[in-house]
Amino acid sequence: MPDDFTPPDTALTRLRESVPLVHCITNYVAMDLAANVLLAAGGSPAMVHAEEEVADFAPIAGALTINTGTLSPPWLRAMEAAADAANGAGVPWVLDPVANFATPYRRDASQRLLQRKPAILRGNASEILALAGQSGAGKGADSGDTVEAAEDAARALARQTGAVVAVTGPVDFVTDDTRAARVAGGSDRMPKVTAMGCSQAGLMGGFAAVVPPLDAAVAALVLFAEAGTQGERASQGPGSFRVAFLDALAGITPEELSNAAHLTWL
Ligand SMILES: Nc1ncnc2c1ncn2[C@@H]1O[C@H](COP(=O)(O)OP(=O)(O)OP(=O)(O)O)[C@@H](O)[C@H]1O
Ligand SMILES: Cc1ncsc1CCO
Ligand SMILES: [Mg+2]
Repeated sequence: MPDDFTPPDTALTRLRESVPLVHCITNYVAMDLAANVLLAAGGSPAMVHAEEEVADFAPIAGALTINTGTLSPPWLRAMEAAADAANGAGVPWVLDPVANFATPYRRDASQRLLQRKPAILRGNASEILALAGQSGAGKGADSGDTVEAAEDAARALARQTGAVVAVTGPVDFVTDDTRAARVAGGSDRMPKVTAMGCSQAGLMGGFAAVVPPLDAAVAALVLFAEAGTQGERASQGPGSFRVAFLDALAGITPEELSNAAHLTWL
């Protein structure tokens, strides 16, 4: 573990003590789950995307999260304005470039946002490969590539942009270029529930409001791994898993996180 790293159990305690306001610009599919994930874990979400108000809202939040899932020109203008306002106010922000490999419009939009220097970049393997300029086998919002195949791309993106880069999948990979870790656990029901990744980006925002970016990304990955593991035990399929996952997020104690063996430093 790096010397100055805030472990996930401490990060969770801080999240629940401060209940940070998280400004979320996310897609129509994810809004409900992303808000409920933040509430269950210990944050205060606000879904605010009008271009007329985002620049006033981002500076009063503890963090901003931007997800391009249901992108259109007014949304993209709002995302750019919000990121600029967050940067101006020293508010950390998270980028989730959904399906950026699918169309030139999404590819260009994701690059424009990435140039605005997010503190954390989170995506599935196909999205991270595409951001690094490589072609993969993604299908719409779903990844078609392994996490291992995107690790070099993640390291290169971290080096080039200064962002902490998280690649999610059965075993997640996260790096700030100098440090790297893997997070195992969770459930194979997670990719069967839409917007789990989008919601995780929201949660990374919650943690980024209370701990540094690498520590925040790791805490969100570890909390998802543990809640997924517990949620699988208490569910019968994707529908009951979604409910059990939220219950687990709310019920997990810092002690349970410190005892869970999901995190391996490389
Ligand atoms: N097969 C799996 N086993 C365990 N955990 C998984 C599996 N697939 C995904 N996850 C977990 O699900 C969460 C979301 O990751 P995923 O890669 O599915 O995001 P995504 O493709 O961006 O999702 P979406 O776009 O639907 O929001 C992460 O915490 C990841 O670890
Ligand atoms: C299914 C879907 N389509 C656009 S965004 C989204 C949510 C998962 O990324
Ligand atoms: Mg996604």
